[in-house]
Amino acid sequence: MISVEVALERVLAGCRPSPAELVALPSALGRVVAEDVVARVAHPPLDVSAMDGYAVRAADTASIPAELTVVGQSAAGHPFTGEIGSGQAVRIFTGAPIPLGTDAVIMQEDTEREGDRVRLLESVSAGQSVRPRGMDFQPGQVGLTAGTILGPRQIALAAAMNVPWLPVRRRPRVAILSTGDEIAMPGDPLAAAQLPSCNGPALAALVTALGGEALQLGIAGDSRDSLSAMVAAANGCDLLVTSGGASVGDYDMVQDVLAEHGMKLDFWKIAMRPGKPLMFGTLKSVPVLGLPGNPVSAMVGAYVFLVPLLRALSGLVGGLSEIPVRLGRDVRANDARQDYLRADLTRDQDGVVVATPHERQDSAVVSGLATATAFVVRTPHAAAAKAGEMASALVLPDIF
Ligand SMILES: Nc1nc2c(c(=O)[nH]1)N[C@H]1C(S)=C(S)[C@@H](COP(=O)(O)OP(=O)(O)OC[C@H]3O[C@@H](n4cnc5c(N)ncnc54)[C@H](O)[C@@H]3O)O[C@H]1N2
Ligand code: MOO
Repeated sequence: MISVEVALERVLAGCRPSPAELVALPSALGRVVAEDVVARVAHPPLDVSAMDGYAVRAADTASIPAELTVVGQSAAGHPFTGEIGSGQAVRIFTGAPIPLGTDAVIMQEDTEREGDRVRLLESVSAGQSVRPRGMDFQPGQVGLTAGTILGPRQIALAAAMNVPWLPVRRRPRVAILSTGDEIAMPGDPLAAAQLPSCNGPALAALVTALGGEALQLGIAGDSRDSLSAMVAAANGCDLLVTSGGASVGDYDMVQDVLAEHGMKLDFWKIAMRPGKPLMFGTLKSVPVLGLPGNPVSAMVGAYVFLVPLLRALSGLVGGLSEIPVRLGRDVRANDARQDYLRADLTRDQDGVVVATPHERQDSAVVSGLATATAFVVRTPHAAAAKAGEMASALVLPDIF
């Protein structure tokens, strides 16, 4: 059995980011920038006012109170077209271009207006309340770098740069295959020994949350023909994820059938719990992640391997973040497998994050999986630890 660390290295070794595609800004949310994006305009486009007030020559305000003649107005989108001389001012509004001849703006509250005269109660220095052209960015300047995840704030910047289409990584297309005669689609009529598939929907949701396009191929029965037909349907995907049929039982034939289709096996079985019978291979250059059937094992395998794999396909590096935590209960000495204990995160009085592992860690307990907010990670052969001691935990976000 290989370690989680080595397994992860091997899973990511051959992974290349998906090709780039252009998407319109409204569709860019959550996508990953594929190449640096440069500004097409300056921001602001001209020297503009940061205040409602009067555009003046700072030199005219050296001794106050001073009185100037208002010779016109500059509003946002409607600049003053003349040039002003000494002793003159222009009524100006926020965002309006600074008139030629002026170099500062005095805010309205520091003035008194009477007809075409304005009395200045404060002096201003050159450049005061003026936003110079290109203060934010200049044309040609890189605004968004490759690898940036596009949220509302980054979309604001793209729009300000006058870039309506963005080069982003194509969404990784992930085919998901559940297996097992006992598994049915949720909502389908259930025969006596059947149970609904939770792995397919959960994996599809995780893929979607990570910006991928999930295709549930369905549920293959425990026969070579059924599995083989469904594996064939995966053609065209960027990644194939299977769940179940990964162990050593008579009906665990996923690996064999994939091999018949030409999959080159990289590894099978990892020193981790849950998730030991996890498999990884490559089918016609498409990575194949074979997760165990137990729902918790499948999801732990997905958080540990599928998350970084999908991120890599999107041009991102790394997986879930691991944080130091204080243990909320005693834990036993560990054996040779790296343990992932479902746990609840809270904070103690000092603000330190506390992770309390659930009492029940059976890999078929889905209810605890749903409420857990972290996996406490216990490295192989870790010594027993008492409540209050420090440990490490993977934080489980649901929306990325
Ligand atoms: N002799 C051994 N037996 C087992 C070993 C072992 O090393 N030697 N490993 C155990 C471990 S660890 C795990 S994990 C499981 C993994 O088994 P499989 O990947 O072959 O999974 P299945 O047998 O198909 O199913 C296991 C369990 O999970 C349920 N299941 C499967 N798919 C789904 C689904 N889509 N949604 C909900 N539940 C699902 C299935 O009904 C079984 O109860 O093997 C151990 N055995
Ligand atoms: O590793 Mo299996 O994943 O115990 O449940």
